[in-house]
Amino acid sequence: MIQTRGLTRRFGEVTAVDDVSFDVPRGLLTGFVGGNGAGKTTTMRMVMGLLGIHGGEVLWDGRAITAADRRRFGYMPEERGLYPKQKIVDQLVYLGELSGLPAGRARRSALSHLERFGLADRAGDRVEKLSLGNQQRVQIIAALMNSPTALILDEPFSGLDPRAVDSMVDLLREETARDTPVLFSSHQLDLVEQLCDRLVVLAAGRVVAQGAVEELRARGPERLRLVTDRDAGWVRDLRGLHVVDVDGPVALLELTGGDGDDVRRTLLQEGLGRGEVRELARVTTPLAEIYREVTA
Ligand SMILES: Nc1ncnc2c1ncn2[C@@H]1O[C@H](COP(=O)(O)OP(=O)(O)OP(=O)(O)O)[C@@H](O)[C@H]1O
Repeated sequence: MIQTRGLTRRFGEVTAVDDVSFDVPRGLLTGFVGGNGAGKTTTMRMVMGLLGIHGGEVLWDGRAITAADRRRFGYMPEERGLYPKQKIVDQLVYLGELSGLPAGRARRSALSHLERFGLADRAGDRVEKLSLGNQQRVQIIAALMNSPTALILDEPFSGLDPRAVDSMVDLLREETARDTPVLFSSHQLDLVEQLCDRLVVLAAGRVVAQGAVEELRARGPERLRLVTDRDAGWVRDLRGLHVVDVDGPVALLELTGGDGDDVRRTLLQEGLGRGEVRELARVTTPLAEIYREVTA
């Protein structure tokens, strides 16, 4: 498990990362979300030892992390650092060797990953001949070359087409199934929602929420969807409810307090008193909504 404890980093007057503590457990996909400038990249760079730490520490399996531990990590930086003029396979072999693989194994690993990402026939091309999305795939392969013990991926999905997103998703799932801790940042909340076991939300350099997605959902109010056969505007007059939206016969509501059973019963009775109730069901709060609440 990777843990950060009180991680802090300043740039001049700005505290970009402020007392940040979170866990990236083994075998789980941890999503790292936050607006532009929230401090995700800075945090990841400190985890990887690429940026000096001004306060706090990074732990690996409960002890202070070492350079040797970090060499076994797979890291995909935000700035994609490939050499445009070099052949793709040579570049991957070089990066594999840098992370400690013998040349032969590095080549085999590069070729099998290129195959998997549909780039086997491009192995001999120069990087600059690839589209940006395909360069991104090569960058991902570079992070996976030496069977990493942990993965730290900065925006791995940006620029990928839907097929490449699927390959990436499969791959991350395989890595977590092998007990690898995976931390990845993303602005694509829909994807994070589908994928993540856990979430760390950063705002202005601080952790504002973390935990299992379900756990974060459970902290918010319960949401109900009511579908009737006529205009549902009358729900605005009921107590114990916040009306998120009414669109003709469909209302989206939040329980705001009191006895939830009572409120649901009243809602149903009031609805039936006016006509037909076609649906009254609990609905899941979208992650985007939770995100807005915790970062507000
Ligand atoms: N090398 C640097 N020098 C000065 N300020 C920096 C430097 N790197 C980051 N910052 C500042 O630190 C803050 C956090 O930036 P960071 O890149 O970590 O955020 P982020 O969450 O990764 O943002 P994004 O989602 O836009 O990539 C920002 O205010 C940024 O301007």
